[in-house]
Amino acid sequence: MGDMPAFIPADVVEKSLDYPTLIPLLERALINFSMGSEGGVVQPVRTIVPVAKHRGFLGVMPAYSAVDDALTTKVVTFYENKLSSEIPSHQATVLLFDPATGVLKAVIDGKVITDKRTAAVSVIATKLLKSAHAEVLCILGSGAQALSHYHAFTQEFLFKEVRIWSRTGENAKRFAEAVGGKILVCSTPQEAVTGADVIVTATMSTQPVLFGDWVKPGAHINAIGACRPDWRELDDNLMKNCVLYVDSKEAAAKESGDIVLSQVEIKAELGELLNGTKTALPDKTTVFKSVGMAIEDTVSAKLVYDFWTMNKESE
Ligand SMILES: NC(=O)c1ccc[n+]([C@@H]2O[C@H](COP(=O)([O-])OP(=O)(O)OC[C@H]3O[C@@H](n4cnc5c(N)ncnc54)[C@H](O)[C@@H]3O)[C@@H](O)[C@H]2O)c1
Ligand SMILES: O=C(O)[C@@H]1CCCCN1
Repeated sequence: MGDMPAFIPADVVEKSLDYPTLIPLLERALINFSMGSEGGVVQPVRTIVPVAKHRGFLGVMPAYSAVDDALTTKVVTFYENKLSSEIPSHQATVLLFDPATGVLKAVIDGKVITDKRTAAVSVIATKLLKSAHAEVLCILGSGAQALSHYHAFTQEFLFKEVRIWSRTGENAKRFAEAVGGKILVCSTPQEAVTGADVIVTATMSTQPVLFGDWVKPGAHINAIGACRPDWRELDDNLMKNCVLYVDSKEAAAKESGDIVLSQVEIKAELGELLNGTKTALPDKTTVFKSVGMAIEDTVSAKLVYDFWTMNKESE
């Protein structure tokens, strides 16, 4: 019998993932992914099992990166109706295997990985697609993704103003108090969005929360929610008047209601912008529609495992 797999909890994951390390790693993973078989990434579109009785979903997200020689699968659940405020709407575990033998090496908390790698990929998109003079950041939503995006964006960019709107005003106020930074709490999404240069939509909404009429021409939007083919965060007006970028064309065309229902053409994957085969158009109104990719979890989990291996004596 070999060694038991390591169990790596959320607090260790938190310590091992910082944005300056994560961002270049994810840029490389996005490039490798968009290079097809040449990039050495094997990543099928995830399997989603609806748990209709409880308005929940189970997702299974496997990937292998030949360049990193890393093999993982994330198992993620997400629930529309939270029965308890103590239980997050999204919960995840990443299993990391030894690619040479198939042995399970580690069971890693996947919640922090999901929160941080998603925000890091939005930073990558924003660096490529925001206008040169972007000053105002607006976040719609006040949950886990809103929080990781707030931290990543305020670390990686210098915005003059940060605004937040949340469906429940109290939650937006709590968010602002918790982060402690200078942040303007808005009472309507339109107020929050008007004049914003960079917008993050990070809600569990199934109907549009962001309307093209409100959006400043040339703004960049990171659309993080609406990961089911019949869910929306952005209206048709916005979708039809933007230049649209995604993480994975194949997954976005299957999973994103904003794309499936508006039938808007995808301009490019982030990996194609990063490797120079397609051009970013930062002067246009741009949307990065993020659905989330397993390979992002793979490279993040490897970083966590390497950190854990180096520090395990002191943990
Ligand atoms: N693209 C990715 O890689 C990726 C990764 C993880 C999560 N997500 C998605 O991001 C979104 C946010 O996830 P989270 O972990 O922050 O969830 P969360 O439950 O922590 O937060 C959800 C937020 O959405 C708000 N909300 C819920 N219903 C709403 C509605 N009808 N209108 C407006 N706001 C509403 C809630 O008040 C809360 O502020 C979800 O759709 C999730 O599936 C995407
Ligand atoms: O990429 C992810 O991890 C998430 C899982 C839940 C649905 C949205 N995307």
